[in-house]
Amino acid sequence: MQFPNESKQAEQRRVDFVTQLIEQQLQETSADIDKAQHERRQVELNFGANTRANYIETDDIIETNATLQQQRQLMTSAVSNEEILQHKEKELHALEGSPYFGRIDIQEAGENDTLYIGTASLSDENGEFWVYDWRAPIASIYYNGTLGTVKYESPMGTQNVDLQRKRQFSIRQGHIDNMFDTNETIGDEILKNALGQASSAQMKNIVATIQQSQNQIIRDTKSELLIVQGAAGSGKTSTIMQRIAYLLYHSRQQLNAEQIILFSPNNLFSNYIAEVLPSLGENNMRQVTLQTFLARRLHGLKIQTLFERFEQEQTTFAVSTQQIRQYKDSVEFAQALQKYAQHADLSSAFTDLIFEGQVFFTKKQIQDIYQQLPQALASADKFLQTKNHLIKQLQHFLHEEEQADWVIDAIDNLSSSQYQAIDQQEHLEQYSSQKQQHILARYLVKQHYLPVYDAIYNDYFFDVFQLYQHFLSHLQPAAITPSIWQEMIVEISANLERHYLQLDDATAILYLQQLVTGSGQNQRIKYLFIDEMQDYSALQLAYIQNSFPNAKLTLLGDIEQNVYAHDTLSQQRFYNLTKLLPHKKSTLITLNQSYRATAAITNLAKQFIPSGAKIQAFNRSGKTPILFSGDEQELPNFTLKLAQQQVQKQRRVAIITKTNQQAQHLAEFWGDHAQLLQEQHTKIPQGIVVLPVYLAKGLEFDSVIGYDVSTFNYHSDGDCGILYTIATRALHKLFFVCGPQRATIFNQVKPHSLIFKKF
Ligand SMILES: Nc1ncnc2c1ncn2[C@@H]1O[C@H](COP(=O)(O)OP(=O)(O)OP(=O)(O)O)[C@@H](O)[C@H]1O
Repeated sequence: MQFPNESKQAEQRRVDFVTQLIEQQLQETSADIDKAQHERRQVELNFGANTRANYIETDDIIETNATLQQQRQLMTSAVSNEEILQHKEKELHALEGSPYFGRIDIQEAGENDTLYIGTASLSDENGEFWVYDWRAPIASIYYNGTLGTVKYESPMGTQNVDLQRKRQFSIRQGHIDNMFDTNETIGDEILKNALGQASSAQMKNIVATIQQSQNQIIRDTKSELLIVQGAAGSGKTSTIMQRIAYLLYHSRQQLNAEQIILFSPNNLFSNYIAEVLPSLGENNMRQVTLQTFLARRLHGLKIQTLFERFEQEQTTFAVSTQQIRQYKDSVEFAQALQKYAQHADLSSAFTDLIFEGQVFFTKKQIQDIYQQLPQALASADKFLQTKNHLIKQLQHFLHEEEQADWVIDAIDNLSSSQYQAIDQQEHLEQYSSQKQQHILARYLVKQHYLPVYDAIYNDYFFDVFQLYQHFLSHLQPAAITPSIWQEMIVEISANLERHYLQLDDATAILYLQQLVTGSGQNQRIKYLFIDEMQDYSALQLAYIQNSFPNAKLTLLGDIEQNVYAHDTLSQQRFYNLTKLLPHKKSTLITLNQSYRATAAITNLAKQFIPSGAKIQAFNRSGKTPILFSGDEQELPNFTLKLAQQQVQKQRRVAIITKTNQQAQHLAEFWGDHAQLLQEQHTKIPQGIVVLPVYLAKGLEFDSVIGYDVSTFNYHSDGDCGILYTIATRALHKLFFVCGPQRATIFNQVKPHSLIFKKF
């Protein structure tokens, strides 16, 4: 038995051939796209001409409708043809230069086969496959299997094959840099090589070196709720990007990128990951931050951001505020809100509906409608029925209003352009003059009272803020004294007067509104991803999930990187969150292997957190981290000097502070020598950057300097998570700097895992 292409030369010849094939197909596809675009434009022109058809005769209308229908079908198929070609072009570009990264030689049912695995599949005009897509069922062998008998799932069920060889390639610009055979799942050598490289402005895909436990996450299509708890740098974000690409491939007919939404921690992060899917030949999913999601739904109000809250808590954080915050973050609070919403009596939250300064529907009228509805109805149904009653009453009123004097006057005074505008919609010529008069009256009345329709439609007769306060005033959280709780309620009113809402209240209000009115849900989204889940309160998770009721949910994060929590979030409390999520099939996957940093960095970082012992460092060598301490006055100058030394050897050096205020002060002080990294940045620039830790979440830099890690700055339990997050942003080198008094946590680290120096 002999498999072809044993030698590197033979493999290189194959790469050359495939490269040519890709170039040839790229040219053909580009020509096909031009042709398809031309065809689509022709259809568009015809479509435009046909819509200007004659509507006077009934026969013409029927004919016009039939033609329109036909044109619409032509248009849909032209657009879809163009989209298919564009997708193919993207895939070919993704293969360019590096057409594949793996090869498997298998024996299946007595037959030998050799398959090459790349980011997309490539076949020639004879149907021969030169590259298999990494997402094809058989490609899972490459990621999961060691030599010998292996299983893979295919549409026909579980298949058994004999894996006889696994070969890995590193191909750049059409040239094989490195290739070797391995028996491991994915050999260390190529992975070490990938991880040893310098940082990049944007996240890269990990398709060539996906690890077995990551593969399990990527290929999971069964779980409705998938929770990934992973150590810093364990590849959570990389894995979900691969998972999205996998899902798009797996359900190409039923799923498109528009039906997938990712909640990301901030805009800088959103930009950082924006290249991963295109590099795999796929369109990007939708991305949103919690902040934008809430703000879009609460027009006219300023919502506190996570960052603002964190900054405020650094300066003033009374015990009572802390207790309230902990309670509002808890599962109990979310459950109390859900329970309240189920049986809430909305009567007190109705308000007069005002039109042109006059009451159109009184609060009492609305209450009467509501109260006559059956008690047993669910809140949302009762609300909807109230709305329907109001619409009916409005329609009845409008009907009578058609006879009003002002309407007759208005018809008489219509300008010719107004008349034409109505005519275009209503095609008045076809009717008798009496009927025309009637249509005009109906039209004018409807136009005039359109704002009332809108007001009913948009629930302007219902004051959710009032309902929220009613809900709060009936709660008695055990850990909080009643007077403090009451003060908090009064403060919410004062905030509302100033058009301001705290983050917890904003979410609670929107969730309450959604539950009692049944509005604000998006049924189209099929997959929902939430990255950095530890930053979300129970209520926020429940609200987001309820906003996308048909979505399968993937939550990923790291309980230890709880930068925003003021206490240490217990594992148990965290998993309690899932009780709020009504998914039946849930799976929890834990990733303990950390890939990002050198072993020296990971081995130090893991000592900052209680559950650190479980984390496994990746075996990549590097220098022991150093903590420099010295004169406080000199700290900024020393830090800049250190960064400048580092930047000569490393591309990206980050100075990470605890707060934004600190980062801003330093950036001002250093002027052009360092760049303040802010949320609106689209890429991580090369050179020296300074940024607060919460903006550094999810990002990575060649060298990291944790700024001012003094006892003054880092003293509470929650600060350990912050230090852990800072340390794990580093790929190759890690430093801390502080004044004379370093934080006590550094006194507890193992000997030799951190070098202490004076500056
Ligand atoms: N299988 C892999 N092959 C190559 N590189 C990998 C692999 N898994 C992770 N990495 C690399 O490790 C680094 C960390 O990955 P990623 O950012 O996805 O981790 P994370 O768990 O989301 O981290 P964090 O929680 O710290 O933000 C990245 O540079 C990524 O490319």
